[in-house]
Amino acid sequence: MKILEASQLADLDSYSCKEQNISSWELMERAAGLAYEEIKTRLNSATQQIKVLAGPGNNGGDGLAIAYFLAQDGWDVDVFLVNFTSSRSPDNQKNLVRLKNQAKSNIRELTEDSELPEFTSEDLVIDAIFGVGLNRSMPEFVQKLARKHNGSASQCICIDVPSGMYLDQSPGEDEAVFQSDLILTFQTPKLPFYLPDYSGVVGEVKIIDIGLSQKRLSEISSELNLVDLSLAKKLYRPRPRFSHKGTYGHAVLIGGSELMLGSVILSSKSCMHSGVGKTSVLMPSRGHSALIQHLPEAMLVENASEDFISDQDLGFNADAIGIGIGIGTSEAALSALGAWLEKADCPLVIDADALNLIAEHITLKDKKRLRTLDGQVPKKSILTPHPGELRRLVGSWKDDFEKLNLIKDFSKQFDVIVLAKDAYSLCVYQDQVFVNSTGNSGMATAGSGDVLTGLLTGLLAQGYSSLNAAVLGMFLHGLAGDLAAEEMSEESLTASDIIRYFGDSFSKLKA
Ligand SMILES: NC(=O)C1=CN([C@@H]2O[C@H](COP(=O)(O)OP(=O)(O)OC[C@H]3O[C@@H](n4cnc5c(N)ncnc54)[C@H](O)[C@@H]3O)[C@@H](O)[C@H]2O)[C@H](O)CC1
Ligand SMILES: [K+]
Repeated sequence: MKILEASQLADLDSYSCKEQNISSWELMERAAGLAYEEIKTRLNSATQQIKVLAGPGNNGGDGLAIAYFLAQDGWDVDVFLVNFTSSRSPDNQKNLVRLKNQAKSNIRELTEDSELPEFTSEDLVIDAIFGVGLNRSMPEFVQKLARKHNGSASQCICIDVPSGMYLDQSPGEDEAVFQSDLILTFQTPKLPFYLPDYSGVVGEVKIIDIGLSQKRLSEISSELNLVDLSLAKKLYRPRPRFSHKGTYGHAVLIGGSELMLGSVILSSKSCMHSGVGKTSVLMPSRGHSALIQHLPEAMLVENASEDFISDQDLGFNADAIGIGIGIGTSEAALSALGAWLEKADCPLVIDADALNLIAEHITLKDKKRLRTLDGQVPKKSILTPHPGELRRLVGSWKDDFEKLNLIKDFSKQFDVIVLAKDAYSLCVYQDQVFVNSTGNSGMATAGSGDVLTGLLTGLLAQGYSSLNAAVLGMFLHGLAGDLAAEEMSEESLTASDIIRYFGDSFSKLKA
């Protein structure tokens, strides 16, 4: 699903009005009507107090229409006109006149000189002060209102976006944003819903299809996408009936060190469950018998060292290699990693300590091998850093938007795909950004990343392009975690459980 910027949304709005031969007011009426239908299902008792906060723009226009529908259906509504300017958008003005003529709700004006209303646990607040038009700090009294609301026990439904949220920047340290329980957003998801900087204000998100032009939507080029089931289905390649294990590639997992042998076993198991033809494992030899016990389907590559990975020749051509899981940061691991980066002639999935070693040696100019990623890591490899590893790779950022730009620059500089793991992971290739919609906090558990690496390596080996493997793998991994958590709760979820739900996860792609 495309994620659009404010200017693209405005273009889509006006195009849709022309295409459907409707006025902007009729579109607003449709959007507000659909939002009202959703709000109605959430109203819990006749005694609920509804407070609509309406700004003077089109977001406020939505709010005034919703207030009208609520009052029409007999709900008790207090409307606060948040008047930080004396002008009003024409559609807002039209809705205000209609609301006044209806004479069923209490309408009060709020300006910077007004006493601000109280909010109690009985209140349902509908926030329609600013939508996607916010382009500078909210006026001080509106911020005070937001802080007062956020400090109360009232419920809040935000229309389109929480007021105070920007689509293209994080809020300043002192800037208030309305905390939402529910966001009813129109037509397309908005990027900040998925970024940690806004995590404190984003509740449940419901995307309302308001019937904007599908033709225009498909024409608008968007480098930002939310990865949902329909996008994942497009990436998935069904298996041909006439096929054999050679059809699905040979993956190699290289990982483990003296005390971290389980990680590579987990990763290999995940790879084997990804649909791959064969999985070979290069790991410290003290782990060999454990691997065969846990995963008899895997094949072992001889390894000279008991405790560290080596650069032992494979003796066959690998279709994809996953490297780094549990290797540690010893000299032995560094030297083996350097050798693998140099000799691998297939794309790699690079994770964990391999990322730390790379990050460390990007800047150490005197070291020969890992001096820089450029020309060393095969192009189109997938790097899967968690936030700490990411910081080591790309440097620090002041907010999520700067982080995104740093990742894009890094991806362009080294021609690699960066899958930045987070609550909503971001998969970035050059200027293209894919935001994952699956996953849950139960997956913040040891081994979860190892499972992802195995899955991505398996998909790569099957012939998915690097970007498609990364995007599809990210989605499937999160979906398996969601399905597992549904059955067993987020708390008790382990990384092995995620693998057990790969099957159900793949089935969703075929449904
Ligand atoms: N996307 C859709 O399909 C539809 C969206 N609708 C709603 O319209 C708003 C966007 O409305 P817009 O009038 O463009 O912007 P806002 O209401 O968010 O803001 C009003 C106005 O205020 C000015 N402004 C911006 N920042 C500040 C500031 N800090 N202080 C003072 N003034 C400010 C700026 O000029 C804005 O234009 C969208 O979110 C939806 O809710 C339609 O109803 C239907 C279709
Ligand atoms: K709003």
